[in-house]
Amino acid sequence: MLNHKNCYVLQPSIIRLQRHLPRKETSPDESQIPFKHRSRPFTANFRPRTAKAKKQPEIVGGEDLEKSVETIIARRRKTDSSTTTSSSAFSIPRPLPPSPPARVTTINEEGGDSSTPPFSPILLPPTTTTTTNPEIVFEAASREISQNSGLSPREQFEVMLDIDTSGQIQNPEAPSNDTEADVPQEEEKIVIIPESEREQMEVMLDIDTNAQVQSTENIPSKIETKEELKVIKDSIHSAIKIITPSASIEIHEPSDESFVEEEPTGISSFLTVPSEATSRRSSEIDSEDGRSSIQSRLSFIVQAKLHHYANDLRRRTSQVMEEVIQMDDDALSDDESEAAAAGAQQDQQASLMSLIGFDPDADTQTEISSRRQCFPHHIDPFTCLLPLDLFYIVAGPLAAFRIPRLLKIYAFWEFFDLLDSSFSNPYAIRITRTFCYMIYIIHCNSCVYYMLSAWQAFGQLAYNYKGQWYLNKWVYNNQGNAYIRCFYFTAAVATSTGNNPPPTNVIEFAYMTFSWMMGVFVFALLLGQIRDIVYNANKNAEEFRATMDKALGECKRLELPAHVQEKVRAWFMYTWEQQKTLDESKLVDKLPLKLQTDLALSVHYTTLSKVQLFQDCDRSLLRDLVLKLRPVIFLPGEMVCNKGDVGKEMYIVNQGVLEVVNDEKTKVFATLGEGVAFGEISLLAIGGNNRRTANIRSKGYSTLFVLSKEDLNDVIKDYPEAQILLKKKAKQMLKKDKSKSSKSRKDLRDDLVKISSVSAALPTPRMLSAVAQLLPKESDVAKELHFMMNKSNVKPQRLKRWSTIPDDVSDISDTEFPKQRLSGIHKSRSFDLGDFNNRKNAEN
Ligand SMILES: Nc1ncnc2c1ncn2[C@@H]1O[C@@H]2COP(=O)(O)O[C@H]2[C@H]1O
Repeated sequence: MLNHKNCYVLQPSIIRLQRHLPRKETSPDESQIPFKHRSRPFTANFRPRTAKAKKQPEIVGGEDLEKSVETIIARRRKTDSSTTTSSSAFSIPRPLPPSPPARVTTINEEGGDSSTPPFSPILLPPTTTTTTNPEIVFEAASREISQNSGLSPREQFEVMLDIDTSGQIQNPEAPSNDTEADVPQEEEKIVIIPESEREQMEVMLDIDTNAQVQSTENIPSKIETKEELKVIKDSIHSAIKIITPSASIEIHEPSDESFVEEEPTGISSFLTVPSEATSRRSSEIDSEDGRSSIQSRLSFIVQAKLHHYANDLRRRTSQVMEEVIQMDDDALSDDESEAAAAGAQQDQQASLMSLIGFDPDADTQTEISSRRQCFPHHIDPFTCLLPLDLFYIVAGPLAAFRIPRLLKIYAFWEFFDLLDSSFSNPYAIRITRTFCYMIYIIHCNSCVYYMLSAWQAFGQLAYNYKGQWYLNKWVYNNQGNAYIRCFYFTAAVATSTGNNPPPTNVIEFAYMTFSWMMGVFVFALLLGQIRDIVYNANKNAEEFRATMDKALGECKRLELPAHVQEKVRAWFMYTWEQQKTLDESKLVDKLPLKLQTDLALSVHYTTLSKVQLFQDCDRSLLRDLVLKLRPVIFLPGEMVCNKGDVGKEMYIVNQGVLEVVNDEKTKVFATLGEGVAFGEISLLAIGGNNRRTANIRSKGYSTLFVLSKEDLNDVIKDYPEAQILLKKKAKQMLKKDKSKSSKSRKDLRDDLVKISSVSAALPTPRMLSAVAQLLPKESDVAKELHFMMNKSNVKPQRLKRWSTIPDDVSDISDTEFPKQRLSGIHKSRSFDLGDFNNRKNAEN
């Protein structure tokens, strides 16, 4: 912060010298004059130490100065020996034994001129003196300078005094002295320094305190934040520490309230100099208490300096703040450019997320955007409603006071935009808006007509035409409702309907011409717009009807069966009902791909999210897939796929119900509802088979999404995990189906066993029972018959006729079934007869 380039050093010798110099009597008036404006007999042109080596222009002769130096040394010796303080105008002062040598360093502000005081005087901490007797040092130094330095006598003199007299001599106010006799005078001039201690201090610090004080009065600084105050305060404290511990500066911290006050707090309001310091004048400077006087002067100077310092700090702080803000803006713009790249994605994500219900802020965002739509964001709506009407009281009713209401035109447009996007049929809204334009134009024109009529006199103006006097019928005759009459007149003129009264003068002719032109161009445009809107409203329906008629006409021409023609008609009707267009994809193919995806996702996501096959798949896979889906409509009873066909597509049920039926289409094995995917088994060739494994039929009208094999492969090739997952799921489904079907086979086998099981309790043939009854009971045959008949009444015994069929039979359609059955029956019968013979033999 500090510029050390212009570092001026004032050696302690000069300070000590000044202390012992006689003071010049200063007139009281002069002490009031700002120092820089006073005649300054001594301007200590302190130069950097490096400048000492530089050869200065010799103005005083070398030998003269040599003598002067010798004189000074001699006088000094003399003074020392007599141990008295010299009272002459010029004397070498004794160094102050007790006071530690101090070094005054003045740092100039960069670019500062002579009128501008140096930036900040900083007294460096006292340095320790290594030599105990300064006189010896002084003499040794003098000798050394005169013998070995090689400097001219004048320069030697300057070095001893540690000043640069060249500036002094160049001073136009100081008379130049070139002669030997003048040397002492010159010396005297050199040592004539400002009389007051204040001025001495000023010289020492190379500043002008009066100027400083004046400059501090002009400090326009404001402390606006507490942080700013803290920075300044800390800087001041550190500066005070550097300058002098004894400088009494009070820093009053403003209360917190001062920051909220409207009156800005200036630096000077909290940085105050003790009152005694400020009140003291030059008369007090000569007080005996020199130390305290110097301190107070120092405080004064320091205060002034600190004001300057604080001001500068503030300036720099605000600069830094501006830079930071600029940097923030830059960073923001960078971020914006980065965000722009991801913008589409962001927007898309937002909309996508909101559509699929993952974005909790979606509702809020929609609300905000709709609010923005309601109110024009660039015009404060309250500006339009400024109560300028109150000026009517003063100036009477003037239309000009209502002009701000025109600003509400944005609200009009945005209102209609909102309606346009809200209504399913926006055509009516658009027509209304166009109609509003027309009415507004007529309204404005009727106002002009009224003004012209009022200006010419309402229907009272008579005019002479070809020597005859007529009453002006063009102007409004001031009868009836003025607004309605004028509006009617204007509307009639603009649309050229009605019998318009002829204009009678130039103004009226101009008005009529303008109105007709407006009618021709503006109204023609507006009416044309309405025609377009109406045409577009029916355009889709007309196109659709034309296509359907064409298709049905072709069917008739080809003499297709009636039921086929009916199917075609039904398809057209259902498609129109569902989509209001023949080709949905046509509506969106002009949109960017991302937007298309968004749209498709928003429409189909509900269905897709239900598809079990895609349940655990990557979300981006769904995004890719969704664009490949094609909606297809199936009519009631229509077959979607047949068993054994080659599978080229898979389907997702969007709407409707489908059935898995047997080959005869008589039995329904399963029904498939919304969100069910099918046809993947053959598509993914699960089990190495690309044939359909079932017949699928549409129960009623149904809408399916079709995904071709190429599209699916195209998408999942980028998602190997999904590929594995899909196959796994399809296999699981197939396995489940197999297990289901094997269970049903087992049931079927049981049924068959049940059906084919032959009971031993065969019903006794009627003939046999009749014979048994006719035969005498005691006869053997009768007994045998009765035995047989009673046996049939016991619990039926199941024959193990199916024992030849293995339990794990997989094929129930056994062709040997009838043979086995017969042999089984035969076997069981033979068994029964054998048993009978054995028992008969035993009885015998
Ligand atoms: N019992 C069933 N329940 C549900 N879907 C089935 C059943 N059997 C077959 N499918 C599906 O019907 C589809 C017919 O074609 P795919 O063989 O390609 O894939 C088949 C399965 O997705």
